[in-house]
Amino acid sequence: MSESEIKIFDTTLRDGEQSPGVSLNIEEKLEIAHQLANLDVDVIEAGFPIASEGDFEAVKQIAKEVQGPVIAGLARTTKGDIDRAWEALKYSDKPRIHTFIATSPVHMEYKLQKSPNEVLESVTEAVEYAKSYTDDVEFSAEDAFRSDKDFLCQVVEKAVAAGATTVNIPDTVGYATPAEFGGLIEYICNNVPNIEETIISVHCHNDLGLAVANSLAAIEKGAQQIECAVNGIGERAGNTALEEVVMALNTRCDYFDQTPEVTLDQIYKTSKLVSSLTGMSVQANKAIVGKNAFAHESGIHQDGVIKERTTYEIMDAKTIGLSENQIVLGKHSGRHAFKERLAELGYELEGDNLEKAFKRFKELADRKKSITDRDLEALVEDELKTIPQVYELMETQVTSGNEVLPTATLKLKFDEEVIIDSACCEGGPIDAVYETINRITGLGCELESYAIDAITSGKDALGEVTVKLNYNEELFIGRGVSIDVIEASAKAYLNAVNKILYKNEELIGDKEDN
Ligand SMILES: CC(=O)SCCNC(=O)CCNC(=O)[C@H](O)C(C)(C)COP(=O)(O)OP(=O)(O)OC[C@H]1O[C@@H](n2cnc3c(N)ncnc32)[C@H](O)[C@@H]1OP(=O)(O)O
Ligand SMILES: CC(C)C(=O)C(=O)O
Ligand SMILES: [Mg+2]
Repeated sequence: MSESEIKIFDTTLRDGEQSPGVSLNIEEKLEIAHQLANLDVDVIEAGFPIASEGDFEAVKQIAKEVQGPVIAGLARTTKGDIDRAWEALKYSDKPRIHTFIATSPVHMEYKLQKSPNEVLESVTEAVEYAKSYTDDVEFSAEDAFRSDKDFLCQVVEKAVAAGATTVNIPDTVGYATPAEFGGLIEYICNNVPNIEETIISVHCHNDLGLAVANSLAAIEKGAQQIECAVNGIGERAGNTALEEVVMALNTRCDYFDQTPEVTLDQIYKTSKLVSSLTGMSVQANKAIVGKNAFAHESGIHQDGVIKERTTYEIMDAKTIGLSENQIVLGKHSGRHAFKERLAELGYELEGDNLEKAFKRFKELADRKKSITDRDLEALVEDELKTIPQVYELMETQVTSGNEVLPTATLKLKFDEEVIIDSACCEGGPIDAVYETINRITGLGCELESYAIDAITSGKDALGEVTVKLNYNEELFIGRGVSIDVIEASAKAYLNAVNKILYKNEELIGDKEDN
């Protein structure tokens, strides 16, 4: 089999739209169909024309407008369905009628209420009837995997004899395991005498999470077309995910030796479009197109990827149309990634400054889920301050409540000394903090203004407090950043106090003498 023989049959607009809760209008379907053509899929199953006026119109418009791929429409084995499908498809220069009937005992007996012989007859009739409209006819044996193998082989043989150019073997309810499904395809190849005259297709559902694995197993045993949907959407747990099966065949072409001719760098864009128009969001850890698929959070991985991408990436994010992989800074990150991100933001930190900033980053990351660039800037700007940290905040503890007099206890570092003190204040917990700092420093400064700003978003946003202190009729501005408002307030006040001490060095000596 040559490299181009794996066909990608996209059913996002038909089976994908069968996802509970999804309904696309004609414009949305057209937009997706154009994008699927950009992706270069071989077949677009545009809908089920008998299902509704809207579905009919969408298939018709897609058949008229979308060039490149074959345009398919689904039809039961009834003449009415096939006529309606053709009415919509006839505008395409590559139309395919896709007709189907179930072949498993349970479907034939209870749903169709037809005998196996009646089903066999309708296969021949429907395929021949569809052939009267177009050369390109696909036949599907719905619930093929749960069908009797030998009966299934008879059905396939009849479909091929009637002119089906593609015969599809669905695992309609996602019941197969890979070895079994591959085995079924092998069995069909070995037991249907005219099988060489058609293309074998597979259509796997994901009820046990095995749709992609089953499709790949089928490819190994002779299937040449995979039916799939973008983001794996579809009936119940969905269909084979297009992006997964395509990237598996592509990334492991050393193993499969066959790759579909899909324009890989359109994958991400297509996934985004489908998720936004269907409203079905993609889970973060979804293979290929999930938000985390090319993101690294742990320090050892980040270090590896920075030094050589392939240490932890088997695919390049650019291949699927993403601009780059992502180094996500969080509590598992290390110095290499931290330093690299700071450099990207324009901060060249080395030695002690880097160590201090890294320590603060880890403290912040322990308390905050994700660290944004703005968090880093705030953190580093604070760290780069040239004002000596005469007083450094070590710990804060505050009690407050409607029946309690607000009380603050602070532990500060002054030179090598650790000072603990507390104060209470009716004005509130922040006033109590400031009163405590005044008691420790002995500076008679007054708070002129206090402002707080959330500088990053979300529940765990960093707060930035700015204070103005009046000392001997001179104003000193202090800034403090933390996820904790009390801590940010204490830091801001101490920052202004340190500025006062920087300007009035003699006060430090006085304090040491005491
Ligand atoms: C595995 C799959 O994904 S198959 C595709 C599933 N997709 C859909 O069903 C979406 C679109 N479907 C629809 O809009 C509607 O079901 C329609 C328009 C197709 C049919 O609607 P209704 O005529 O009201 O029938 P309803 O859906 O209730 O029942 C299905 C009928 O089709 C019959 N049927 C089911 N599959 C086939 C088939 N492949 N060939 C012939 N008849 C079939 C059923 O036995 C049942 O017949 P009955 O009315 O004689 O009992
Ligand atoms: C109509 C067929 C191909 C189908 O969707 C299925 O069997 O799952
Ligand atoms: Mg299906």
